Amino acid sequence: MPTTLTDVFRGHPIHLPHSHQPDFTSLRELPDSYTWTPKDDLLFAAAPSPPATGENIPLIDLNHPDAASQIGSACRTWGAFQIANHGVPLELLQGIEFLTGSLFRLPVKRKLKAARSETGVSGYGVARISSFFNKQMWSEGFTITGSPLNDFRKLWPQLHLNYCDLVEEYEEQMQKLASKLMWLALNSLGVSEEDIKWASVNSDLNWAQSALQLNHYPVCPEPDRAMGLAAHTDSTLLTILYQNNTAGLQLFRDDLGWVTVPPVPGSLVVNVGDLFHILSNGLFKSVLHRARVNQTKSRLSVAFLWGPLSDIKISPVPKLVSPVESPLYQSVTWKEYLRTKAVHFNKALSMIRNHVEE
Ligand SMILES: C=C1C[C@]23C[C@@]1(O)CC[C@H]2[C@@]12CCC[C@@](C)(C(=O)O1)[C@H]2[C@@H]3C(=O)O
Ligand SMILES: O=C(O)CCC(=O)C(=O)O
Ligand SMILES: [Fe+2]
Repeated sequence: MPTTLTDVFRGHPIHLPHSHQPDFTSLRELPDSYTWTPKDDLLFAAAPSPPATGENIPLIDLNHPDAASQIGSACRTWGAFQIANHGVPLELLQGIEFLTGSLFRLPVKRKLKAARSETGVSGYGVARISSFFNKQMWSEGFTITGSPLNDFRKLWPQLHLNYCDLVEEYEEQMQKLASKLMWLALNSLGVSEEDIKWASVNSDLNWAQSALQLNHYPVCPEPDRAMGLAAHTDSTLLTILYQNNTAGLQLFRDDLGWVTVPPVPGSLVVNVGDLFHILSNGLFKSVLHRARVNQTKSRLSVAFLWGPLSDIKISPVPKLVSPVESPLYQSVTWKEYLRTKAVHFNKALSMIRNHVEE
């Protein structure tokens, strides 16, 4: 039987201090354990991009006849873009935002009833990447893989069925959109369905799987010294992020520093993950990103993390490999890659990189 994301960390427990999750609303000062300096994260204080550069992540209209080449170009230069006219109903986006807000407004004691276990993927807790840092992040999260029924029943004894339907509908819409975006990006490189057999469009997407990550960044007394979610890349093919109307997401560009992604109501942020970087033989950039917090408005985000079934081998598309452009990466399944990432974190990509003899 093919393994799913639920099994990924079974043999690989990650020790996370969920039970120390504070009641953020009660903290008037930033505790020491939440105070970040460049020692805790080399890029913590890297220069923010000056607004005067005018360089901004592209906002792409999916109805534009040139959308494929705009997406391809954004994947190469930014590893990310925003999309408008994506076809996901506004009520569904509002619905998922409402669900996320209601979840995080529950008392800590209730949320901990659905706490993520050390060997599990789903449930409430601190960010999985917390184990790589000495300092705590100013956020809380809830991860959904498979059916959220059991967890939702513990959180909302009355309303859980409605919320399960909402998540199912959201995942269905995101899955269709993610596949459309992947093919638009690949088409821009001249790659078509014949080139990637496992990812056929006409397969009801039965080769793909996903996780939904709900994030909450509470109002913070000293935002400049705190970190919402530390710099990381996603392990996915693509991630589609809904953010509420509060800024906080930042992308790193070597030439610009940290660039804030402004919230555009109704639009979605898309970012290239490590597996798409591998598939494109390094042409698409797996973008380093993080979330900052602020003093006046709490922030919510919902990340749809999308990739292939755990046992599908991902390797650079042969068409993008030539005697000059040899395959940059070894082939890897999502499951193998998540395990490599669970050990080596931001060095995972370099661990599977082929070293070409000069
Ligand atoms: C499918 C997954 C991707 C993810 C690990 C996970 O098993 C479920 C949560 C995902 C997430 C969300 C926040 C950032 C991230 C790096 C993390 O720690 O958990 C990603 C993981 C990833 O993309 O590698
Ligand atoms: O909250 C955000 O803007 C970023 C979230 C994120 O990067 C993630 O969940 O992987
Ligand atoms: Fe992310």
